[in-house]
Amino acid sequence: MSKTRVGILNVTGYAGVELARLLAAHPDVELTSVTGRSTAGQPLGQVFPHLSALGLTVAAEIGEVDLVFSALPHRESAEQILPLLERGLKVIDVSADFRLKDSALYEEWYGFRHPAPELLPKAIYGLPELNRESIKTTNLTANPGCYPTASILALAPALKAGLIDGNIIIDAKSGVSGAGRSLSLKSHYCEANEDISAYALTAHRHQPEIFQELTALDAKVQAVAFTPHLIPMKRGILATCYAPLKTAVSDTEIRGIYHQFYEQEQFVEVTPAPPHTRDVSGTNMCLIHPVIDRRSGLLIVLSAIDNLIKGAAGQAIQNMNLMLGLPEEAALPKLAQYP
Ligand SMILES: NC(=O)C1=CN([C@@H]2O[C@H](COP(=O)(O)OP(=O)(O)OC[C@H]3O[C@@H](n4cnc5c(N)ncnc54)[C@H](OP(=O)(O)O)[C@@H]3O)[C@@H](O)[C@H]2O)C=CC1
Ligand SMILES: CC(=O)N[C@@H](CCC(=O)OP(=O)(O)O)C(=O)O
Repeated sequence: MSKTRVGILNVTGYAGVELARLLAAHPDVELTSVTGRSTAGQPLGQVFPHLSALGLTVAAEIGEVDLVFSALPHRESAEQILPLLERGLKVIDVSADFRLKDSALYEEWYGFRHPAPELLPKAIYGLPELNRESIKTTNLTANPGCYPTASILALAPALKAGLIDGNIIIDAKSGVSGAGRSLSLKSHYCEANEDISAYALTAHRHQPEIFQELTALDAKVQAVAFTPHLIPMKRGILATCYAPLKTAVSDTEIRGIYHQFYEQEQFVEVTPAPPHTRDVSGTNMCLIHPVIDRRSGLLIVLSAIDNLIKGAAGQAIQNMNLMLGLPEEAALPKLAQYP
């Protein structure tokens, strides 16, 4: 049987190059076309020597494929995806362009009018643990943001169980690859190394995305305060989420609720000890550790992912596997290297 042909728009970013690496080991699909802007025309192996065995050349436009991943920056992504959807291709957008359901909210946070607002309610938010059945039948999956993936998975079991009453606080830290591969002062070695800083205070575009998905789990969610931090490591996100409890719950009860919620999941593990980002590095896992702080009455949940895998390329492949009816775990690493 011939393999499904897949392509990557913008293979030269961090999400794109990780997609290519993981897809190269996929038993049921073949990566046949990759695009790039400044590298168009060059052998892929010249841009990324570790991918030379794929024998691909970076093209300016995507070739004949059945499914496309877009790892373009937002705005550019929607513009390049629309004609591909019209051609009948299945699309997984790793950018933020199809995540928000409300076009006015999109315009407010992304600063321009969405080119296809009618598609926003139809695109499926690609968090398999919550939307698996809808992902299986869609042609357009909006791959979640990295911080939202860690945060939503951390809070979903408690919200679904109706345990939370009050404002939620998410304090999250990301490695520098989250800022992308394009050069910027923020990710300059001398600026980022030996430093930790909060950014986009009260104004990060993942806040409305997280709020949208948390209210879908529990319509009574009040407000979400989200503060991201940049820390000097290459990859990984640790989200520490604080939520006030409606009524007292014990540590044993909360662990039971979380274990039950995720017991069928291959890529979410409720851990007996607080997870480190190194425990998920290079894997598609999300490790979650809930505890009750009896003094404050807060539920505290730690959640660790690799921003480039479960937060981007790996989750996109998990979504592809569902959209193509393939084993959900195909080509997705579960165990991190240690140390
Ligand atoms: N990094 C992460 O952890 C995550 C990223 N995402 C999303 O995935 C997408 C890709 O992110 P990431 O891999 O970090 O991106 P990068 O910043 O690493 O991408 C850099 C590459 O993008 C190309 N590029 C930049 N602007 C354009 C443009 N307007 N048109 C075409 N190519 C362009 C550059 O090409 P050139 O060489 O020509 O300059 C460069 O090769 C983004 O939408 C991002 O928001 C989602 C979740 C996590
Ligand atoms: C450390 C860092 O800068 N992280 C990025 C993560 C954004 C991202 O990649 O997600 P989107 O797909 O939603 O753009 C940021 O805060 O903008």
